[in-house]
Amino acid sequence: MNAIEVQNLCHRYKGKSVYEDLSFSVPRGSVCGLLGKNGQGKTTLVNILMGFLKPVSGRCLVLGENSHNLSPSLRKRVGLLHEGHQAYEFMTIAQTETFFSRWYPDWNRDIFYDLVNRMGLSPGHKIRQMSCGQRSQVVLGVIMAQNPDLLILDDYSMGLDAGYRRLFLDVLHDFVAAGDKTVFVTSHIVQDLEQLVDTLLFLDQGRITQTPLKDFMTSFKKFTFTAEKGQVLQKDTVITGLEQRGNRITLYTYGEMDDLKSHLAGLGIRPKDLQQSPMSLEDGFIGLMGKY
Ligand SMILES: Nc1ncnc2c1ncn2[C@@H]1O[C@H](COP(=O)(O)OP(=O)(O)OP(=O)(O)O)[C@@H](O)[C@H]1O
Repeated sequence: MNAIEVQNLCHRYKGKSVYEDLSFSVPRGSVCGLLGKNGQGKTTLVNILMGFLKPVSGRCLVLGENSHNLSPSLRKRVGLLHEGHQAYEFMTIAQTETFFSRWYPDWNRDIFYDLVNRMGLSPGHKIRQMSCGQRSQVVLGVIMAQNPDLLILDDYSMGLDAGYRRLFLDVLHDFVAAGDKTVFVTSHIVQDLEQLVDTLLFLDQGRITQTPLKDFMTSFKKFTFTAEKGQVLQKDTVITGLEQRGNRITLYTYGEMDDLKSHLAGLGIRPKDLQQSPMSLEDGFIGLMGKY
């Protein structure tokens, strides 16, 4: 069964299209990363999935229920971290835990305090008197303590330092390993997703491409070489992405080395020191989507 199923989704803001015909599914038990440049519609999609926004047309099922009519009992099974997450500023850490624990049948107090105690703040500390990253840690504690079946994280990284992000990745890893849990995550820190997701969704100009992470990281490739002075390359059917700094070229392609060599020869390019280089997910993201 799919945790999320989106069919022929169309959404516009005041006539301006975000997507016209989006379809994809997220199987239960998978960790799916939604990647897209700023303004491509990631948060809009999360808002539609949670029923906060009604799409122009199309069908979205979340844990089997229609997204714009989710029952309260189903909502309890979905942990949502919204972009720019909010905490009740007037509460203390302990009050936050007590308040939220009442709403969720599977609430796990230990998970909350395990994440929050790392800050070294007392339970009586007010949210108002915390830094942005510390508030994020409290909010993540609240979400993980819900022990949801489906976790939707819209840019969880806000304000978190590298150490806490790593820690949170460990927590997410254990969360998924423990059972039939699904994670749907967006992040601007693309390299984090490389350690976490098994499936990628690339959202670009209203179109979505779905691929297993492993397949993407092996089939998409990064090459580097030095071009002759004054030569300028362009993207084409073989060259999916390109970065050029002076004569130094970084090129992305689904082709093999031999395909690329003959393609470059056909373009009259004589590459010096052509080699395949290790590609991170962030490289691949830029290679596929471009910078701007
Ligand atoms: N309430 C709104 N009214 C009108 N346009 C909107 C509204 N919310 C978002 N948009 C537009 O819809 C598009 C998608 O926005 P959205 O916030 O979903 O993108 P995103 O992929 O989450 O971006 P980011 O990575 O910057 O967070 C953008 O062009 C944005 O300007």
